[in-house]
Amino acid sequence: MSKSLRETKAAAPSIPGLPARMAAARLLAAVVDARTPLDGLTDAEHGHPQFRALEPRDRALVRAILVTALRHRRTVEALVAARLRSPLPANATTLSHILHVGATQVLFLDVPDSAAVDLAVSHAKADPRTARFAGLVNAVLRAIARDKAADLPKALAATEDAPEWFSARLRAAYGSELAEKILAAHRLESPTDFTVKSDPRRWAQEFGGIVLPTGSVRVGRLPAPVPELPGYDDGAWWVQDAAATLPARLLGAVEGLRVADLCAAPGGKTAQLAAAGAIVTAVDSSRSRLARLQTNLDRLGLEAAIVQADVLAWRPDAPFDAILLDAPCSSTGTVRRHPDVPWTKSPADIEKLADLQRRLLDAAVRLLNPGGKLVFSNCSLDPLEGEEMVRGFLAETDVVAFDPIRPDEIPGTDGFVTPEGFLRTTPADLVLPDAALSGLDGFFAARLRAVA
Ligand SMILES: C[S@@+](CC[C@H](N)C(=O)[O-])C[C@H]1O[C@@H](n2cnc3c(N)ncnc32)[C@H](O)[C@@H]1O
Repeated sequence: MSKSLRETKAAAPSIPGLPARMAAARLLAAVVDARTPLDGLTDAEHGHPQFRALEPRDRALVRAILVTALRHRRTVEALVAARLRSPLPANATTLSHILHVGATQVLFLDVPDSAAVDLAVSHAKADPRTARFAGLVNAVLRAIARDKAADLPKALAATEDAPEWFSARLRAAYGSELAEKILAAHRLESPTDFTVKSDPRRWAQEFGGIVLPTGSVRVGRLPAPVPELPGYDDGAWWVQDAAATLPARLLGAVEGLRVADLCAAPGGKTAQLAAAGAIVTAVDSSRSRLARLQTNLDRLGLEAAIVQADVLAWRPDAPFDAILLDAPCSSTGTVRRHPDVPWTKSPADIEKLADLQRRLLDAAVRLLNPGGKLVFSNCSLDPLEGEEMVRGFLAETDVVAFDPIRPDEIPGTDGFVTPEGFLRTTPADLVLPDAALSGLDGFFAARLRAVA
C-alpha cells in the first residue's frame, strides 16, 4: 500500500460521522451480497466488529440507515440509476453501497443533505476501490438532493420496493390486489404490541396506545426504550406482535394441562402458556436462545421446564395433552420489522424450510396423548410453509386429523380464519384509521387433533 493511501485510510475515520457511514455500507454489503441477516450483524454482543466499535448513538443511526435503505431499496436504486450516464458495472458493489447509504439519508432520514453527501464523498475517497469515483458520488447525490421533492413521490409510485421473486410469490398466493396492499404495508414501520398479564386499558393509557380487538396493547411511538417503560421490571407485560399471540390461544383452556412448546425460544408463546396456567415444557435446539427464554421467564415471574433438544430426535418420558409447534420459517410475515428478509431469503430457502417443517410436524404429532391438540404455526406469508405443507401432511398421516379453527373462537379474529379453517394474517390486515397503528405480522396456524 502506498504511503498516501495508508494516510488517507488512517485519517478518514477521524472525520466525525464517517465510521458510522462506513459501517452502514459494510453491513449493507453483508446483507445484500452475502445474504447475512441484519439482526445478527447489529447484535450488541456478537454483531459485526465495525458495528460494535461504534458509540450507541451511531449504532442507532446505522440501524436506521440500514432498515430504511432495505425497506426502500428499489426506490433508492431507481433514483441513483436515473443520475448515472451508464449503469454501474456489476462488480462496483462498494460504490453502489456508498451511493445507497448516502441517498437513503438524503431521501428519508433527518440528516442534513450536505452532511450526507460530504460523508459519502469522504467515504469514496477513503477506499481505494472507489477513490476515483468521489466526483461521481458528489454529483449523483447532489442531484438527488436537489430534485427529491419532485422525484421521490414518482419513484415511490413506480416501484414496489421488493425483489422480483418476492412480489411474484405474493401475487401468486394472494392475487394482485392484496399483494399490493401487503407490499405497501412493508414500507411502513410496524407499531409495538404488548401482551399484558392484566388490565390492558391501564397499560394502553400508560403508554399512549390502544387496546386491539384481540386484547393486545398497541403503541405507535414508544415513550421510552422498552426496558425503561413502567412495568418492565415487574414483569407486567412482554413485547409480542398481536398476530403472534393467536397460535397459543388456539389450544383453548390449558390450565393444569401438560403442554409442550416446541421451537420455543425466545419464549413469547411459552410465557402465554405459562401465564394461562399450563405446565409447560419449552424445547429448543439453540442454547443461546434458550438462555434468552430463561431470562424472559425470570423477568415475568413465570415457570417452564426448559429442554435443549432437536425436536426431530427428542423422546420425552411421557406424551403431552397439548403441543404448540412454532416452527422455524422464512419469516416473510415480519418484513415490516425485518426489511432484510426479502433480500436475504430465496425460493430455495422456502422449499428447504417447508421440508423441515413437515418433518418437525411429523415428529411432534407422535408426542400427543390420544385426543390431544397440536397447533402448528409460523410467521411466513408463503403457502408452501403453511396451507400447502399442512394439506400435504394431512393427506399422508393417520396419527392426527384436521381440527378446523372457528371464526368466533378468539375475539377480533373472525376476518383471519379462512373458509377451510386455517388462521392466516397478513400485514395488510387490521386496517385502523391511523396507518401508523395498522397491520399485523403475517402468521399462519393450523390445529390438529390426535386420533383417539
Ligand atoms: C420462530 S422461532 C420460535 C419463536 C418462539 N416460539 C416464540 O414465540 O418466541 C423458531 C425456533 O426454532 C428453533 N429450532 C429450529 N430448528 C429446531 C429443531 N430441529 N429442534 C428444536 N428447535 C429448533 C430455533 O432455535 C428458534 O428458536
